[in-house]
Amino acid sequence: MFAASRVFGAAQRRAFSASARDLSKVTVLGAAGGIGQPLSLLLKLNPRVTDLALYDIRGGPGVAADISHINTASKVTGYEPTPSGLDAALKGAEIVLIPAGVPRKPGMTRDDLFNTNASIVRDLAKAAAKSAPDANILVISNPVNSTVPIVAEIFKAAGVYNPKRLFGVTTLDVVRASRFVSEIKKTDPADENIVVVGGHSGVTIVPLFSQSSHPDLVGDANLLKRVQFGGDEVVQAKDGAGSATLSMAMAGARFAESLLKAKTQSGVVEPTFVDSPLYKDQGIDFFASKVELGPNGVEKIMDVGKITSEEQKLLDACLADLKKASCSEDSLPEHAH
Ligand SMILES: NC(=O)c1ccc[n+]([C@@H]2O[C@H](COP(=O)([O-])OP(=O)(O)OC[C@H]3O[C@@H](n4cnc5c(N)ncnc54)[C@H](O)[C@@H]3O)[C@@H](O)[C@H]2O)c1
Ligand SMILES: O=C(O)C[C@H](O)C(=O)O
Repeated sequence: MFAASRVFGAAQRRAFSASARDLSKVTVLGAAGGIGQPLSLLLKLNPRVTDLALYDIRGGPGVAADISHINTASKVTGYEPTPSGLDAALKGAEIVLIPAGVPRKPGMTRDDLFNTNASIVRDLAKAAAKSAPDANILVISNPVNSTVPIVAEIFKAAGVYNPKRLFGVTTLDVVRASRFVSEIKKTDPADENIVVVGGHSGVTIVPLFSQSSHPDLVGDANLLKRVQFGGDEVVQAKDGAGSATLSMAMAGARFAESLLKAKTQSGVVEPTFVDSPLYKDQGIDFFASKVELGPNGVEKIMDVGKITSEEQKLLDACLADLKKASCSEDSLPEHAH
């Protein structure tokens, strides 16, 4: 029989069950979706998660009932799509993951999702600001480059904004770049951890191969295209059935695990899209770079580091695009506020 403990290892699971497990409530908003369901499954298998709250506008309780039968120690609760259900799902959450929203269809850009997803993220952010003001908010919903600033604005308006607790999940870009490199170099994917900076759309996705063990890959146009447009590759292949879900669920679960691990371990570093000082002088408030995580969320934001002239050109294009996005945020449609 498949034992869930074999996924995380019985020894690791026992280590958590033996020690006084501090409570780690993780909430998924959009838990019944293409990302939400596998993400919730992976969180259920994570021994650091003690309480898993699953909320969606349809199907939350069903997914929770299913996942609750998995033989790991965490408590799983599904919540009804009501204001009180949302409040209860959020109350006491240490981490709130937000994959709620619609995905792309072929021919669409992530920005084409803005009008629909901005409202969804705005309303969920309002609820989180009220019911989980101190939680780490992990935004998955696209367009991440714009939905993260919306969450910031909502938390600021509620007087509870903490920039150290707000993350745009760009981990899938790191996962993709690392796997693509291991395929080219025929290395163990576990040995590849490519740094990807910028944002999460097209030219804002900037992999830094010069900082990997394969600097010769700087200038590999096909590899760069696959990393910057990996999302489009999946949208095309799914042919109208949506966008990346399973690989995103893994990436989201990896980032949540890093945050939980960082509560007790130092040196946990992940590239992520945060409220960053790096390019504020250029009018760019949010940027993905390597961030050291800790018990307070963002402990240290690292700068881009030494890059080649070719990578600088990619970064310049990224910054120009992010600046355009931040200018358009200044004129956000009313409903996005
Ligand atoms: N950050 C990334 O790297 C990344 C990767 C893949 C997908 N995405 C984005 O994630 C989002 C979700 O993608 P998906 O494939 O899971 O879509 P999906 O349509 O399969 O699932 C979305 C879920 O959100 C739920 N939902 C909608 N409005 C809600 C609300 N107000 N409250 C709670 N739940 C609500 C829906 O009922 C659905 O279950 C999309 O915006 C997609 O573009 C981001
Ligand atoms: O490409 C998409 O629309 C989904 C996501 O942002 C991805 O990178 O897979």
